Amino acid sequence: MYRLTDVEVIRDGKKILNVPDLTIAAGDFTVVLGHNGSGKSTLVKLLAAELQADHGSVAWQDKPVTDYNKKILAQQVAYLPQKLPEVSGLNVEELIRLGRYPWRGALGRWNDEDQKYIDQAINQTGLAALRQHLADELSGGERQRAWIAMLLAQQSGLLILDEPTSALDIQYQIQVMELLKAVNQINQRGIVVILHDLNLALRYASQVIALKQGEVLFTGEAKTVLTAENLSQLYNTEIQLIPHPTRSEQVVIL
Ligand SMILES: Nc1ncnc2c1ncn2[C@@H]1O[C@H](COP(=O)(O)OP(=O)(O)OP(=O)(O)O)[C@@H](O)[C@H]1O
Repeated sequence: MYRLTDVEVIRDGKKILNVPDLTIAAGDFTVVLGHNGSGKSTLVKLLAAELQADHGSVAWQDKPVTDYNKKILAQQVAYLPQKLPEVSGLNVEELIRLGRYPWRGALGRWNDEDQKYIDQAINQTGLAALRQHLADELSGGERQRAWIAMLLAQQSGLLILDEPTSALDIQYQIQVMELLKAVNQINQRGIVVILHDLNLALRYASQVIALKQGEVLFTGEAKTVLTAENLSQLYNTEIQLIPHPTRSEQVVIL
C-alpha cells in the first residue's frame, strides 16, 4: 500500500501537487484522472521515486520510497513514463529484456526464467512478428506496446503506467486494457494507470483518484465516485452518463 502524507511538490513558487492524505491499495485497479496539468504525472513520479516531494512523505509498504534501493523497489513496482525514452540500437526483444534488470544476479547472466518472462510478455502484447525489429523504428503504437511488454517482463507486484493507451488505436487500447485487467485479476498484480479516456476509466477502474489543480477532488470506489456530477466538476464541462446497452457499466455522453 502507498500512503502519502502532507505531500507538496512546488515548482516556480507554485504548489503543483498538494496531497494531505491519500492511500493507494496494492492490489486494486486504480485509475488516475484529471485535466491537463492537474498533477497526475507528478503524482505517479512520486510513487515511482522518480521525483522527490518538497514536503511530506510517500511511503510504499510503510517505508519511504526514497529509502528503497532502486533495484529492490523496481522488483516491487514497475513504472512506465508518459514520455518513452529513446533506446537507439535495441531491438524489441532487447528492449523488453531491460525489464529483467532488477532481477539480474551478481554475475549478470540471463537465465531461463528471464527468457520465459520475455517470451510471455512478447506473446501477451502481440509483438512476436516484431521481435527483431529496432525499437526506435516502430510505429508509435508498436513502440508503446513494446514498452508495456518490458513492464510486464519486470514481474513486479504493482504496475504504474502514465497514459499507456495514448498512441494506440481503439483495438490496441482495448487489448492493453484487457491485458492490464488480466494482470490485475489473474496474476493479482496492482495497477495504477493515468487515463484521459473516461469510457476506459468507467469500464476498467475499481478505484479512482481524480486530481484538479494539483489537489485530490475525489477518490474512492469507481462505481461510487464516477458520477456525472463529479466528472462534470472535474473537467469543468457538462458530462452525462448513460447505461451501456449490453454491459453493466455506464458510458459518457459529452
Ligand atoms: N519541472 C517543472 N517546472 C515547472 N512546472 C512544472 C514542472 N513539472 C511540472 N510542472 C507543472 O506542474 C503541473 C502538473 O504537471 P503534470 O505533468 O503532473 O500534469 P498532468 O496532470 O500529468 O498533465 P497532462 O495530462 O497534460 O499530462 C503542470 O502545470 C506543469 O506545467
